[in-house]
Amino acid sequence: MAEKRVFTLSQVAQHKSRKDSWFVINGRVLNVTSFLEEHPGGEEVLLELAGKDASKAFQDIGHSKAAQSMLLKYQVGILEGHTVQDQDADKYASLKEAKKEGMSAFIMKDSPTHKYAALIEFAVPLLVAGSFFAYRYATAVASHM
Ligand code: HEM
Repeated sequence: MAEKRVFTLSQVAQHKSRKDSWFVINGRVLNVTSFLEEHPGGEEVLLELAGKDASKAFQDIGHSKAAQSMLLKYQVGILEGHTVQDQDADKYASLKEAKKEGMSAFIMKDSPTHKYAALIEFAVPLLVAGSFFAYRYATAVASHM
């Protein structure tokens, strides 16, 4: 399993270019090369720390939970002397599962709640338009009397 590969800090330090950028964050070794351009905080800040332990910088920014789970996506191993909790990886996997399930639940067509909602969405504008024309008709008839 990729998560189990152990690297030393000097091995990580060899991957510090734009084309090959590794980081250590909280004992995890990450290959973030493909994410450099997408990083909302810009690639420059990352490149300055490439090949290094960026745990403190990562922490100091106050990255969101989403950013923290992204770390797992880019993990290629762990730093020598560190143990990282495997349940984090499980959590990430179950997060992905939950997302998938959530999505399929969302597109489920025969959910009674969704049918009801669709009916209201259809009926309400029809009712409003109907009332408008009924009113127009009634006032037109009244003015011809
Ligand atoms: C290497 C793994 C990293 C990942 C996966 C990552 C991911 C992200 C993500 C998803 C955001 C958007 C905001 C959020 O969700 O918190 C963000 C923002 C940011 N990150 Fe990172 N980041 C990493 C490392 C770093 C490092 C080492 C620094 C420190 C220099 C840094 C500096 C910033 C800054 C300055 C922002 C912008 C914050 C803002 O505009 O409010 N990031 N990062």
